[in-house]
Amino acid sequence: MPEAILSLQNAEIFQRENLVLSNVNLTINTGEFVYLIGKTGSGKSSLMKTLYGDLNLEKGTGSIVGFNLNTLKEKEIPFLRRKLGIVFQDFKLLNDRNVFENLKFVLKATGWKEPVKIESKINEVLAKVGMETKGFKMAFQLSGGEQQRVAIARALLNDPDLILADEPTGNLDPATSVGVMNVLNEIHNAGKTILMATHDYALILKYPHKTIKCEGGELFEVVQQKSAT
Ligand SMILES: Nc1ncnc2c1ncn2[C@@H]1O[C@H](COP(=O)(O)OP(=O)(O)OP(=O)(O)O)[C@@H](O)[C@H]1O
Repeated sequence: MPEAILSLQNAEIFQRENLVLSNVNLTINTGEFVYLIGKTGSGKSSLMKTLYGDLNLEKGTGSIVGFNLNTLKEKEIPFLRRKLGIVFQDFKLLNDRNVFENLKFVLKATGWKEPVKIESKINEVLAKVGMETKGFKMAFQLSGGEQQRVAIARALLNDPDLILADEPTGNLDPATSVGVMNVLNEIHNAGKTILMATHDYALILKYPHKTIKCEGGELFEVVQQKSAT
């Protein structure tokens, strides 16, 4: 029996008083890789924000990584986010420090204390994204693709149950996007569940996964056409 890691039922997604998506029914099971596609302004980021507690779920029911989105309290949000790995389009690294210090900052903020364990965890996640030799580089010295790899490494630090990636290749050229996508696929193949918002159809064709579309204020599952043999 597949286990739901994320479930929204009859949900409505709002930005302030504006209804962005209605009748949202979405279930993601442990181990799935799911794309969320749709035009600019169709509501992908608003849905993501609702999932990581940046927007309240005001209508319908929702749960994610064991948290009830209907009853989520402000003080629970940091704990929810520790079980989620969040990756943004614009990387959001701290430019005043190097890669290692960027990752150490997150571990310290989430309660890690022992220097040996901190160092070994940072080396482990950097190796997963192919950045093990770049720990000493300042964030601003990295290319966009390298910054996104570090941002993915950062998302893996607390061994999250689910990765939410909002347009992770949106600022990257096509070749670099493929590199970042390879990293996400490897992480998925190693067992992680991933929900990725994108409007990069070339990537979806190259790496087919279950695809949900935001359109006209609702969500639809896109039925994949199997190529004729
Ligand atoms: N902070 C905000 N306050 C009010 N309305 C907002 C806010 N952010 C987004 N919206 C509106 O909500 C709707 C959905 O926007 P959203 O950012 O979720 O779309 P998107 O599909 O992620 O677009 P993009 O691909 O450009 O990121 C749009 O009409 C947008 O104008």
